[in-house]
Amino acid sequence: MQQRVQELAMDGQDPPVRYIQREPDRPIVVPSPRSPIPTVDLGLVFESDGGEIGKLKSALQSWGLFQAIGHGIPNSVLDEVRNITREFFKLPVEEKQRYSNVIEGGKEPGLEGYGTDRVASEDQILDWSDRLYLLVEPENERKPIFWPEKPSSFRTALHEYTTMARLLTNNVLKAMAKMVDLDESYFVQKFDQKAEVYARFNYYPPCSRPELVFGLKPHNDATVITIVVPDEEVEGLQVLKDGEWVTVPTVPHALIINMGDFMEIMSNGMFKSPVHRAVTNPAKERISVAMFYSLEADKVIEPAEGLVDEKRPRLYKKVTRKGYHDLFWEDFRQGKRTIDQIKVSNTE
Ligand SMILES: O=C(O)CCC(=O)C(=O)O
Ligand SMILES: [Fe+2]
Repeated sequence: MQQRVQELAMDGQDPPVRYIQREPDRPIVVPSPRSPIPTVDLGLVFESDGGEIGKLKSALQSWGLFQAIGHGIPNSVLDEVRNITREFFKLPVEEKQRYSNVIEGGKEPGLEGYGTDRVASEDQILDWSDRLYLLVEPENERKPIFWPEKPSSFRTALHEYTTMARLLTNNVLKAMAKMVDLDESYFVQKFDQKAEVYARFNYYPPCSRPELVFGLKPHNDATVITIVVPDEEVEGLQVLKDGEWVTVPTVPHALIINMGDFMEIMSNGMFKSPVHRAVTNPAKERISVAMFYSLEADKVIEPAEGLVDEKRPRLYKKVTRKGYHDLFWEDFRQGKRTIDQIKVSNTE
């Protein structure tokens, strides 16, 4: 079994060689200045406040990521999500292993369950984090064997948060469709009965040499939209903006919302899917919970007709969700951006 990073971190030794990034790729750990990452009050957006809608639009066009306040999910619910995450990772390793992503008899880890970075090749550099990955929608496809029974509130807390996060997502997607003059339900209707939503609980132990490793290597999300419950205290998420890595600051009660590649394609490049990564620190552990809103496997993803015209030609080819995922995992290992592969070239 691949050793859990949590166990490696316990003895405080330098990270093993498999975790150490090549020199040009290493995270430069200079504390970023407080960045101007936009904070948007979604309560105002949902009340059709023109100024706040403008702010959201510009955030999505330039960053593809924003801090959401006024989102309507009570802080007690977010605290409970953070609490079950911490309690789960605090359990003895044998208890966590009951939910391992390697099923008895199998060799390769599956997608769902408790595990580490997916090891795809001998020379892959590994991320300094452990995860628990669970399908939360469609509800009838949840696999209870992977859902922790400890802490005892885990399942109800995740279910409650899933329900609230879905409402929020639909409201955000409706506001986004309206702001670019599409039918309000344009994005929401892409999610049908079989659309897949995954929750990923990320655990980043402290690392004695944070300048050598990534908690999570640079990537884009293969989603429509992603909602992250961040650690309320410890920073670590960074987003690439105009060639610079900007640290996402902690904002009380905020959720971090970022666009995924499917949204960039559907919006014909209007809304950006940002490259982002997580870094670690020597003193404190960090957690986050990402909710990934993906689509049904056979769903066709393509630019909305209403967003293609002479001034704004079609930027991306048609692709199925499954076709995109097949490319995505291969590219993720190689550090390439999948979305570049489906760009319409000038000669087409
Ligand atoms: O840890 C974070 O803040 C972000 C995690 C993330 O980007 C992901 O799970 O895809
Ligand atoms: Fe991500």
